[in-house]
Order: sequence, then C-alpha cells, then structure tokens
Amino acid sequence: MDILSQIVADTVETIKKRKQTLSLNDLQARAGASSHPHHSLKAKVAADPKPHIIAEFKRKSPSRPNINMNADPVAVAQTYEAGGASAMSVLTEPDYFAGAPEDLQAVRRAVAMPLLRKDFVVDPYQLFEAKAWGADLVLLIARILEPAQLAELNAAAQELGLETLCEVHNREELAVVGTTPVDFLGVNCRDLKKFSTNLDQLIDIVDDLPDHAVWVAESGIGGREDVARLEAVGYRAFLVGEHLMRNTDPGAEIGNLRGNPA
Ligand SMILES: O=C(O)c1ccccc1NCC(=O)[C@H](O)[C@H](O)COP(=O)(O)O
Repeated sequence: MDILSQIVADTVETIKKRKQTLSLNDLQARAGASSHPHHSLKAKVAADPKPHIIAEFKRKSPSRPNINMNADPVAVAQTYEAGGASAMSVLTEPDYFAGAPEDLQAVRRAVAMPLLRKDFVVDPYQLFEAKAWGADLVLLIARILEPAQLAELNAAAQELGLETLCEVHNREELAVVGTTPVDFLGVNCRDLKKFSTNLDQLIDIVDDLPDHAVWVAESGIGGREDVARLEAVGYRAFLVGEHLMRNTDPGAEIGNLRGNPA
C-alpha cells in the first residue's frame, strides 16, 4: 500500500470515530452557526498581481519526521500574517503530520488571513468540520478521489462557502479534475514513493493546466529564485511548508519570496 492509501485508510477510520462522537446533523448545525466571516484567497489573488504565498504550518510529514515539532501554531500564524502571507495552510491530520483540529481553531481566533484546512478529504463530513473550525479553503487531492466524488465534494464545499484547492501530481490526474470548477489548481511536485521534489515537473505540465482555476505551485519551494521561475510560467500562488517552518525569520522570508526583501 502506498503512503497516500495508508493515510486515506486511517483517515476513513478517524472520520468513523468522529461521527460517533458528533453526528453529521450536529456537526452541520455547528458549521451553520459558525460566526467566522469568510476570508477569500480568490479575492486577494484577483486584487494583487504579486506572487501569493500560502504559508504552511507543519510539524512533521512522512518524508520529514521532525520539521519543527514544538512549533506553536498561533505564534507561527502571527508571524506569517505580519510577513505578508496571503493565506495559511494548517495540517489537521494527526497521525502522519502531528496536526490537530485545535491548531486550525486556535489560528482562526488569532489571525484574519484565509485559512486552508490541509487534510485528506474523502467525506463531506470533513467539509462541515472545516467550516465549523474556521477554514476558508479545503484541499481536494485528485489522486485519492474518483472524478464524480471530486465534483461532488467541490460543489458541496463551494455551497458551504469554502474555496477549493484541487491538487494533482501529473497529467493523468488532470483527467480526474476535467471541467470541475475548482477555485485553485495545485500541482504538487513531491514524488510520494521517493519523497523527492522536482520543480521542473511544475514547469513541464503548464501547457495542460486548465485556465478556469488559479494555479498553485506546491512542495519543494526553497527560495525567491524558485518562486520567480514558477511565476514566469503562470503560477500565481505558492504553497511553502518546510522552508518556512525551518526558517529563523519566516516573516522576512515571506517578503523575500514575494520579491520584497527586507
Ligand atoms: O510531505 C510529505 O511527506 C507528504 C507525504 C504524503 C502526502 C503529502 C505529503 N506532503 C504534503 C504536501 O504536499 C506539503 O506539505 C506541501 O506541498 C508543502 O511542501 P513543502 O514546502 O515541501 O514542505
């Protein structure tokens, strides 16, 4: 079983348990009562031609067992926001990424930038969770969804007022997306078998990316030159995790990535 299949199998079990603790009906009521205003990344991207950094909070990952295990999500969020991040990605998956719903909820109370619930969404229940916890965007990974399932989750998320970031790794997965009106189309250049990243793949695929979504470059971005190279071929937003989580001054580095060195 590959790593994504393992994560998805465990996620399905986690959702089963959560449904026993909080029914879908009760969760829907909570999501409906959520008083968080919507913070739109789409609007930010439309208003500003400069590169947009989606700064990620990630303690660890399958490829990196210890990135920054003791990091405080609220302190990191405040630094990211002050540094000019357009949005923040918060891992909520517990077993492989040491994330938690409480991280997203705490960050929501502390900052006003758009928040991405970064998880392995396979069930509409997770969309209501995302809404109830204060997210503005959700990740939908093409590799783990059937085309009809992706279309349904995308429509359900947008109906709830969540923007969608659909992630692909290659051309084959673009077929899963088809004409589904996702808001953001992310290309992730991490090879999930070797755990290596190769930014050239993000460049090779651009001729086949659909125009209906904003393009997001994901994984392995390590400096201003990387952003500039990817921006030159049409990417408008950049999901950056490890590079910022290991940086001693992530706020300044976000400015640098955007082409505004301190
Ligand atoms: O990073 C992993 O090891 C990983 C393994 C399995 C599924 C997803 C994985 N990573 C998630 C991501 O896509 C990254 O967190 C994100 O693109 C940021 O990447 P980076 O800037 O390289 O931390």
